Amino acid sequence: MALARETKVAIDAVLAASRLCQSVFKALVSTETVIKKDKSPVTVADYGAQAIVNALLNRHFPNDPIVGEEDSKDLHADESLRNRVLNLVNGVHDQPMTAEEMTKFIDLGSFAGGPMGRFWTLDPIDGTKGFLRGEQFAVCLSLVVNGKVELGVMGCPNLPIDLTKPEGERGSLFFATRGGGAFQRSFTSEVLTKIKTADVKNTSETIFCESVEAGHSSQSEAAQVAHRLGITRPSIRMDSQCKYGIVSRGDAGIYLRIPVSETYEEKIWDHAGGMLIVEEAGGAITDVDGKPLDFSVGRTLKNNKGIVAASSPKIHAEVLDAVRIVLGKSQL
Ligand SMILES: Nc1ncnc2c1ncn2[C@@H]1O[C@H](COP(=O)(O)O)[C@@H](OP(=O)(O)O)[C@H]1O
Ligand SMILES: [Mg+2]
Ligand SMILES: [Mg+2]
Ligand SMILES: [Mg+2]
Repeated sequence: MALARETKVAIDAVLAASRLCQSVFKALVSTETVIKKDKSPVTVADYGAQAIVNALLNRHFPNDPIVGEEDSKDLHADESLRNRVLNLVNGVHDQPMTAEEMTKFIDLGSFAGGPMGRFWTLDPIDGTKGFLRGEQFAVCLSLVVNGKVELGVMGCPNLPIDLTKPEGERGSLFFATRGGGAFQRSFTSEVLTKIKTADVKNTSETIFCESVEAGHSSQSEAAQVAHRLGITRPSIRMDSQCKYGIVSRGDAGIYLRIPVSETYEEKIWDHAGGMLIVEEAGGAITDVDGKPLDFSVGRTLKNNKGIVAASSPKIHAEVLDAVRIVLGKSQL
């Protein structure tokens, strides 16, 4: 299998970080939340998860740069926060590290990205707001080679293995390699299930998903798109890249992310893994202009606006037409 060693290391890292997040949630109190400049809540779990994943990547692939969401700036100014994160990390990592080593591991994530060579991209907790609410979040790690996503791994600790059995086992891990298909496994068993998107014949029979956060994706425009497609069932509102997971395994047929802000640039770590998993499961994905997502231009998807993902190329084309009409980008 291509990228077999990378896949194993990435899965182990994502599982370790996911477990760290789960243990933090149990102990999480509101005082553990730091407000970053961009006002998104960052928790000790974000830092701890990035430290663990980067330490493991650095051990196995010391030459690979990393594009990670977090940096250690706030930790330098707050010794008590730093010590809480350090205790967490040393509680799960096999080799104890010092505070200095830990902040260095976190800051390995400062790579600028770009078109050449290979690098990892990490979102230690995607869906921070979902995490804080005790809902969905994901630990997302992908490998980008010469501007193309080649491996994506996504750990979704709170996502039921079977969405129709919300009280059943939780903890879904998804991964895909380019050309190698998409798979799901639980957190507790290594048994792999090959996944594929839903066989949607007509858009009206499917269900779409979108962010919980109205500030991240326009819910009113998504509702207009759904109406044009004849969709009557309410959307699944879910935080994080778990949305890509549920499209990949057929729980939903469409994922819409319609820009609210003209200036916001989507981050590569918010989409790299999810995109590859959806494509390898049989789906299709572009931005709202129908352009492929471009991971070769740095830490953001600055050449793209929003996201349209669907269960198949045919359904994707229909959804994209509806999106373009609703956004005034094409004539009726
Ligand atoms: N104005 C905006 N538009 C779109 N996405 C945004 C946004 N502000 C923040 N985000 C991103 O939305 C991600 C969560 O996705 P979703 O809305 O699908 O749950 C956040 O990831 P983090 O939680 O890792 O910071 C953040 O990067
Ligand atoms: Mg964030
Ligand atoms: Mg994110
Ligand atoms: Mg994040």
